[in-house]
Amino acid sequence: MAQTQTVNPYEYTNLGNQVQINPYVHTANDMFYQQQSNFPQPLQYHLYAPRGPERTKLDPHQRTIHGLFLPDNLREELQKKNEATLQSVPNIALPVVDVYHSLVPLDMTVNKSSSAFGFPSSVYKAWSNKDGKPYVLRRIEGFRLANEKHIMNVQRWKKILSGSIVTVHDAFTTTRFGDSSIIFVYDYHPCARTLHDEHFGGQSTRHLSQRNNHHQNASEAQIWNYMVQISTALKTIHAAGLAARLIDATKILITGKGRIRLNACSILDVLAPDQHASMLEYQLEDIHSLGRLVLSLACGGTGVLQNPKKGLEHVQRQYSAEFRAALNYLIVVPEQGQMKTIDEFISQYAYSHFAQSLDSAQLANDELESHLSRELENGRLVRLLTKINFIIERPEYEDQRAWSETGERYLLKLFRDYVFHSVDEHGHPAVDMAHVLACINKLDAGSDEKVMLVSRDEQNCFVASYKELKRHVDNAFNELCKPSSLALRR
Ligand SMILES: Nc1ncnc2c1ncn2[C@@H]1O[C@H](COP(=O)(O)OP(=O)(O)OP(=O)(O)O)[C@@H](O)[C@H]1O
Repeated sequence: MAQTQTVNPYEYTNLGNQVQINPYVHTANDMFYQQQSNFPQPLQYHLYAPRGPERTKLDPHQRTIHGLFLPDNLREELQKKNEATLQSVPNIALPVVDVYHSLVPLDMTVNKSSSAFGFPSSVYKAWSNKDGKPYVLRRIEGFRLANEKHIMNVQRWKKILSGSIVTVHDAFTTTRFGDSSIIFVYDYHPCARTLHDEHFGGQSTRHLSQRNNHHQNASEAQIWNYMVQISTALKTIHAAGLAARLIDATKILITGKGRIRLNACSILDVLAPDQHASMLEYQLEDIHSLGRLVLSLACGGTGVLQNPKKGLEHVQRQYSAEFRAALNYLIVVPEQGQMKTIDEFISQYAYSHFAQSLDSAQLANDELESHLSRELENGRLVRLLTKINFIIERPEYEDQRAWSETGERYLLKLFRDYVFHSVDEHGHPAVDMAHVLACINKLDAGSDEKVMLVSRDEQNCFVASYKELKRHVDNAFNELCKPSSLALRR
């Protein structure tokens, strides 16, 4: 049997005369076709050392290295999301459907439940070859579309944009799975968990993206936060003349800390349109479904819906009067001729919690913006370093072998040595991030401060200001970017 050679991409130049692999070569297809053959290497979360004991009472001019980058937990969360987005499953026989390929099942349930839609359903992550982005496909298995008109109901959903709703993109029928299925296409939210898995637990290991079995009962503040977001979603949906028709803990996604979104919208409008009820009745049913969800969350499971009276007694004992009044409004069926609306619920019962939610969203936004502005600084430095690396030690430019070693480019090479290859008085490498950042920032700002650059053989010494060095970088980079004079001559 042929042996598979394991190659470390970082050592590919050491392969001598054997297979030459260049992992950095990109083909035009890479954007659309992720590699299916093997799992990606797990990301090395430890690459940045974790925060050590905090040094308190730093002087105003002192900063720790961690202060220059994203906080560890945010970085790790974003990396996990990237990893989940790129995750693929090798040797899995799933078809290409319409423009979607590289399907990865997100729902690993063996016995598929039909309770939500009346048909078993499966959920896949897939890549679109139209725009190269990941999407979620929800396949309703064994469904035959009786009337083409019904699938048009999705068009109205496509126009709905809300932070509390998973955006609907498309719906189409397919026989690519060997049966007649209908596919609904949604935004993909990496590492999303359902509200059911988070708070009712028990089955969370079913899903690829959810490896822990931890779940916890929701607190009153958390339930208010959910109520605010779901009523915001319902307000948008009802204002568009539609109804959610499915407010269920398994169909609400948690996509970030305290952030939830209504999932699987539009499906029942295609599968079961106009079931002898008016839109107003469906909208009223949305309000009652929200009430049932709140009751289940307050009592820690959907079992309470078998005996709501007992559940309400529990709420009476454990929850505030304000909470009980809101739940009462949602759950109690109005008398004949009376109507309830989500707007009325918001203005009469949830108003103060909307203000609170808005405030905490603003605070979270401020925090993210400050992290973003810090990363912007880092992005600026990376761009400058990239430019420098395009220039220094370039083996050849326009037939000139020594281009990068002569003139002002030579100074840039010495500057690179000064920034990265300094040694201390014992000859040990000076690995000092603060020195690197200070130098690159001064270069970017073009400061008048001067720096002494010494040749590697220590025979020559140059003094240049950061301002001059910055000009050298710009000149050399512009030279690289100009249309090739060789090409013009040919
Ligand atoms: N839009 C989405 N983005 C990211 N992940 C999603 C999305 N929709 C669903 N998922 C993932 O797929 C999993 C399965 O979703 P599904 O709606 O089938 O939930 P379920 O709990 O399995 O419900 P059911 O019991 O009806 O099958 C979810 O737990 C979630 O991790």
